[in-house]
Amino acid sequence: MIKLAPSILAADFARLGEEVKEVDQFGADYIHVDVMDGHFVPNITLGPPIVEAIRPVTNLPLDVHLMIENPDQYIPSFTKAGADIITVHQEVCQHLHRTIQLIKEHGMKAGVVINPATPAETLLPILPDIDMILIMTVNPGFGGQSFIDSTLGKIKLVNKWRKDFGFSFEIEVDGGVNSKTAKRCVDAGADVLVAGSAIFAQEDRNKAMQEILQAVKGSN
Ligand SMILES: O=C(CO)[C@@H](O)[C@H](O)COP(=O)(O)O
Ligand SMILES: [Fe+2]
Repeated sequence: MIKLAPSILAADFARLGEEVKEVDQFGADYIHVDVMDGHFVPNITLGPPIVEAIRPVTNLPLDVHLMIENPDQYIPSFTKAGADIITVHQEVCQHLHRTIQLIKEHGMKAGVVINPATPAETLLPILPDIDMILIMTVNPGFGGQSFIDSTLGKIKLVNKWRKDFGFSFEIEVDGGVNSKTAKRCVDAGADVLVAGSAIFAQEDRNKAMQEILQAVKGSN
């Protein structure tokens, strides 16, 4: 089953609770939360207080994508706020295995994210320890960017490793995912689709979500 993870970065922050409730009701599987620090990426977004604010609004897993330096420092705050899944960027973790263990010790699922220019091979040593791989299909930092085609090869590669080595981590894709690009991601092996503007920038969120799910129906 393909999962859909609406990214609240594109939501109307003035009515965030309503936005989350709506996508939950329309069949979202995760709520994707983009945390940016203005250092690792050239943008600043939100932090643990927002996670805490949306926690009572939905029972869906909160999928927190940390685009920050020193993620270890903030793991306790995010678990306390109610996060369920934490993904950290390979590019900022000097001790990736330690960071993954820290996330798990705090009772959350742990995933690793790679930027479009980061080779998938950097993930090989950590594959047995992770619950999710997030392949960025745009450069992180902003919503509404265009899908980068060359990332499809990495989705195929990690999907091949998952099959060959018998791992069960999820493969999530993030950036420029819409009803057209979603099918290409799923055909390559993705099973969790993050979508921000393709859902929240549309008048009818339900229609937008069903269009993405319809486009991937029968794939994979
Ligand atoms: O992590 C990020 C951006 O860095 C994403 O989660 C965006 O929020 C996706 O937005 P769209 O490309 O779907 O508009
Ligand atoms: Fe994200």
